[in-house]
Amino acid sequence: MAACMPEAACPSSESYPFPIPLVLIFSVFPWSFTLKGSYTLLLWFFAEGELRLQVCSNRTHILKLFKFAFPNENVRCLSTVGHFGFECFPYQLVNRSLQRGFSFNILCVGETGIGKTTLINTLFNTNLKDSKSSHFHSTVGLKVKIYELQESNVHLKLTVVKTVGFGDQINKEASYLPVVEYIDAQFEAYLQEELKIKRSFFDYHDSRVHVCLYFISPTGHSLKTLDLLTMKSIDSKVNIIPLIAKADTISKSDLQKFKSRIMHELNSSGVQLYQFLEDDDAAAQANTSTSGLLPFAVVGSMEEVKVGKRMVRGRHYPWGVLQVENENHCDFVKLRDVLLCTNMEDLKEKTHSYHYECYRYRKLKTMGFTDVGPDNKPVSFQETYEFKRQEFQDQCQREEEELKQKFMQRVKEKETAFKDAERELQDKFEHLKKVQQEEIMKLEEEKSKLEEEIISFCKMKAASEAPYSQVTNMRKDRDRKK
Ligand SMILES: Nc1nc2c(ncn2[C@@H]2O[C@H](COP(=O)(O)OP(=O)(O)OP(=O)(O)O)[C@@H](O)[C@H]2O)c(=O)[nH]1
Repeated sequence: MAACMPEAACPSSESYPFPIPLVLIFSVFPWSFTLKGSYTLLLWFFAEGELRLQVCSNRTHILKLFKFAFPNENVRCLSTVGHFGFECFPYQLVNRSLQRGFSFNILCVGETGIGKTTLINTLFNTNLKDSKSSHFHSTVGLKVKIYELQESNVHLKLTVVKTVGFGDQINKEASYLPVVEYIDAQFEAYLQEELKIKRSFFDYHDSRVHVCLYFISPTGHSLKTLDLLTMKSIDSKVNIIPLIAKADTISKSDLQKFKSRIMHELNSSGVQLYQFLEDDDAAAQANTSTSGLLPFAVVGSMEEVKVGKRMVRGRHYPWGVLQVENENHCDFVKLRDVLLCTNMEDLKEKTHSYHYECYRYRKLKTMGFTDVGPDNKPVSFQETYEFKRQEFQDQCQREEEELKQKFMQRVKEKETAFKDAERELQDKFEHLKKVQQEEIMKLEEEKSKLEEEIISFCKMKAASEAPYSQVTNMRKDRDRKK
């Protein structure tokens, strides 16, 4: 490859300083189809007593050299672009990316009905089917939809996450929490995959949020507390691009004031927004004209409206047509350019190398992992693991001991309680037994008293019945004699 010569340096057949019969070996490589129809001719020849190599990649020159071999050749001559050597690397990347396809994850945060779905549809020029949300959710939720899109031969796996019921509750204090939790959960899933022994990143669906489009209500006043709170809580976790939704509802002068008020509030609250690329020339040029536009005033619409002889995407009003793709009407085109044309890869890169790194750092630190020990010497992962394992085992042992002691203590307490209860029961039993015996004795006494009374009663009865029976007997005798 080092012998390759740029096309301009390839000599014509007339200027070759050697006679053709001196050619010893020649090779013609038909790699041509990938190299825009060019051939490469390697000529090995003797000149001035040494073997030399001459490379010619210009097809016209080759054909001139071998006129005798191709007398009637009437071919279209194309000059080569000349992608040889390691300058071909970017093409490999392009081909691989085209084969694999792209993925992009967008989080849309904004109130119900603020125009999230319409804007995403307009951005990707596709009607991404989605149902409308209700205003009566008791808590904030998130709706995740994955779409497979294709434009020319570029495939895109688009994940759109939208808030549901955001700002609809009376108490909005915790409304931002589900958003924070969702972003963290995606980082956590990626970290878990990274920590696995058998990782499968090839077909892993990386759901980490690459950009958060924050939809601000077009009030014309200022930011709401919920907006500031939410942006402040997620600005270290995701790239935030603020948008003024439904910007067609604000007049041009009000819009400018509204924009500067929002930026002032965000700056004074220390909210970190996504910083557009500045080190790539083309992107930097696109981005410089963009930074002054923040927050982008956007309008979404999937409606085709006739303007003159053209059909344009816009919103039809009694006073005229608002053209979504007209930069004098709104910042939609700017947003689309920075989001999809210039900064998409950077958004993904920042997500991975900054936001995810921060999450990973924080997480591993809370788990006790560190790069350097207290003596400022590097600590290996293995050492930390061993240390943590030992610490964990010690803790387990300590807890086991504590549990055992607690158990013994409770057993003792229960035993004493049972013994006390038993004693109490025994005392009660003895007392009841005594009471019962006394009762029995009392009853026995009463019984004997009653028996005595019965006996005396019977005696009295017999005594009282004796004269009456004598009279009755005498009467019976008299009756018999008669
Ligand atoms: N004036 C104006 N109306 C818009 C704009 N974008 C969307 N709308 C309208 O606002 C309404 C709600 O739009 P959606 O895109 O469904 O809003 P959303 O935020 O996705 O709603 P949910 O998902 O239900 O929370 C629809 O009637 C849209 O036509 C805009 O830029 N300007």
